[in-house]
Amino acid sequence: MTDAVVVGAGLSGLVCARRLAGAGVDVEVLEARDRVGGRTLNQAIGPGQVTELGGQWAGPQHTAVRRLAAEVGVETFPTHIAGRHLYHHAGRATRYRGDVPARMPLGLGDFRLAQARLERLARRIDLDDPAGAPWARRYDEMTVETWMRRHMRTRSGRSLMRLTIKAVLAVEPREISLLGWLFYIASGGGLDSLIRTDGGYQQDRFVGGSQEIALRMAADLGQRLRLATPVRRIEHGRDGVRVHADGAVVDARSVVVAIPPHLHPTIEFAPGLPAVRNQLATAMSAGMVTKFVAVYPEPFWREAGLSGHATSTEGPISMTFDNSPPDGSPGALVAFALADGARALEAMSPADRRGVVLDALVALYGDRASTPQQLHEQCWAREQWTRGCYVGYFGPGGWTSFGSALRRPVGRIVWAGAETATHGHGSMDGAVTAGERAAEEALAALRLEAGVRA
Ligand SMILES: Cc1cc2nc3c(=O)[nH]c(=O)nc-3n(C[C@H](O)[C@H](O)[C@H](O)COP(=O)(O)OP(=O)(O)OC[C@H]3O[C@@H](n4cnc5c(N)ncnc54)[C@H](O)[C@@H]3O)c2cc1C
Repeated sequence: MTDAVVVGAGLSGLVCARRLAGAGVDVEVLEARDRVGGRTLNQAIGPGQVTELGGQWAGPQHTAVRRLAAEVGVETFPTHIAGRHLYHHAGRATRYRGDVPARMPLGLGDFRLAQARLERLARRIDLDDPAGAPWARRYDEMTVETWMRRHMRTRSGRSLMRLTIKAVLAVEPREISLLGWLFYIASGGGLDSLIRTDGGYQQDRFVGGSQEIALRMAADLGQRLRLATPVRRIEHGRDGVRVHADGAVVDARSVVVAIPPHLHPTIEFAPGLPAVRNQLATAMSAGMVTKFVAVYPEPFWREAGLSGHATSTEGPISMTFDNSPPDGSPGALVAFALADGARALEAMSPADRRGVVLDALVALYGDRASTPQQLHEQCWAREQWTRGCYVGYFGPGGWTSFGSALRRPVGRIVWAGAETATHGHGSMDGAVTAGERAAEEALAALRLEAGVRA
């Protein structure tokens, strides 16, 4: 019998396994895919050059993932953001500097007032127990859309807030409760921190791509990691756990489940999980993102004084960034289709989808954008072992009904994953801290048991 099994080799599961192995615990990691990294995924775009199709940015506040990257020898570099940004709204693309477009004073004022109000409310959130306050239920019953209609006066201000929520969470404001949005704002250290590049979430990228961090942890784990081994059933009881996966059955003292909660129903638990835990998994949904990366011989937009960052209220592409490697060669633009935008694209044929994405890039960056050397596409909701991104979230009522069960272990089962993080919830940093917390919980239980046996 081994000490611990970790289900899932995303950042969270790998960090957990690394921590357990470092503490001298026998650990095995079972991963469904034939690769590690989960929601981080590198894409080669030239000899020795990569860009990312999944999670990629880290801000200065993301100290855990930065520390981990340094430990495994992965460096950071600043996101290219020099130049003017573009805001595409009402049929026009206008240039701006700063975090949000200033070309619509009324709308911007409305947005800033709403932001101040949201941040004031978010400061009241207890990150360990967002649903615990007596007022939480009132905010959990209301969608962000309803709140915006009540508290924001201008259409352009609401449009900007809608875009912000989509950019940050890949959901429409009608899909998430006000409490959920406040929790996310609090967990991210404020709205500015979530949307900014300099000093915010988008400040830096990882040299060699963010997946490199997972690849290096996996190399260290060696034989303790098995790929292409999806876990199907977990039997758990007083004496231990038996984890059934394709091609493997592992007996262990404890199991850490490091997959997103909305995937928990894909595993059969015997005996079944407590009712609230079961319902939590079905109450949690995931956002919808399709990421496109267009690759050009050079980042031609920089010559025109553009940063490559654009936000748009028009069409299915909501945002772009310069996603070139550190030396700017080749040039890469990443374009995000988010929530309804991503769903609209999914209804099209691959050729039509490509046409729509290139038209959107041409509307922002001109004719040179029409002929990329490569165009990569990654729809995370189509992925069997992810089924939605960036992160799992509760719809209205979810936090107050199920939030308290999110991290609570069930017997020998411990829960990890970015969705269980308090700070940096849903980010790579959150995945790392959640993996560390889960490892501490598993270790404490193992030590207690060893003490009892001794
Ligand atoms: C497009 C996109 C952009 C993002 N941008 C950013 C960003 O810029 N910055 C940032 O910080 N975060 C970003 N994120 C979020 C970040 O990538 C994730 O929060 C983080 O990587 C999640 O790690 P995790 O280990 O918790 O989960 P995952 O990475 O989802 O890992 C779970 C693992 O479990 C495996 N698995 C699933 N089911 C089973 C099973 N039954 N048996 C065995 N294995 C199983 C999966 O294959 C996967 O490898 C982004 C995500 C996406 C998709």
